Amino acid sequence: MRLDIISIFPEYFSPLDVSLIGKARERGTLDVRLHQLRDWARDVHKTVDDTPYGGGPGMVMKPEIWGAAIDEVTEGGTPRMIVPTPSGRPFAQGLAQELAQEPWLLFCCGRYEGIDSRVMDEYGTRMRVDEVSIGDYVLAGGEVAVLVMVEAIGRLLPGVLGNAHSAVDDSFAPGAMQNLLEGPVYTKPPVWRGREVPEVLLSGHHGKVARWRRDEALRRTMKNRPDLVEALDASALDKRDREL
Ligand SMILES: N#Cc1c(-c2ccc3cc[nH]c3c2)n[nH]c1N
Repeated sequence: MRLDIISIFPEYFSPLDVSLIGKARERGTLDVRLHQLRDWARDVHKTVDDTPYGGGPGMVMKPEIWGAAIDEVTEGGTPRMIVPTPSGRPFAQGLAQELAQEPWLLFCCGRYEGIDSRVMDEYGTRMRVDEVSIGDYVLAGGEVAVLVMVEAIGRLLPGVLGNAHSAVDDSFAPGAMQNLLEGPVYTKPPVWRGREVPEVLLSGHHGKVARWRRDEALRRTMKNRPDLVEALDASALDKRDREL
């Protein structure tokens, strides 16, 4: 997968040099290309923003600069364009899985009050453009959102997680635990500061362990995300689950 990221703060993406994503880049599974938007600004001050039409606070990112950058970065190809914005469609595991199937993604990181809307209109005639939000809070720009999305997408690519863990076990992956939050996890020592690991986990009884983990996942989901429990298909919950 090729990932192009256009930003006025490409330094934000140094975390993509390390850990899972960094190794995927070394192996060639991920081809991440960073671009400094100001390189396409023609004035001496490398200006990328201007005052908003209609008035109001802040500044808006200029369409000409974005157009010159996107034209050059996408020359000869048609990536799927992702624009982080607080007003976008929610980014969740399903969208991560969908985007992990794409051969080429272009992330456009806005700053200030955002990117002139004509940019998304223009490129929406040539490629799929998704305006996406990573949550109901306001950031100062799109870079952190792209870091979140790249990690969520990158870990789903073949070979990135390795054999020790599979995305199949993810909280929101299809299957018996779909849409349930992760339950509690434990490792050695069996007793720490007088606190014991739940006995079932030491039993070696895989069926009981699986049941306990599902019960705990359901309990945590009911406590922290009752909305997810309501969305669970009724048939997916047997009578005992309902009584938890
Ligand atoms: N995704 C996302 C965002 C943002 C965001 C994205 C881009 C810009 C550009 C200027 N300000 C921004 C905020 N805030 N909160 C989210 N969930």
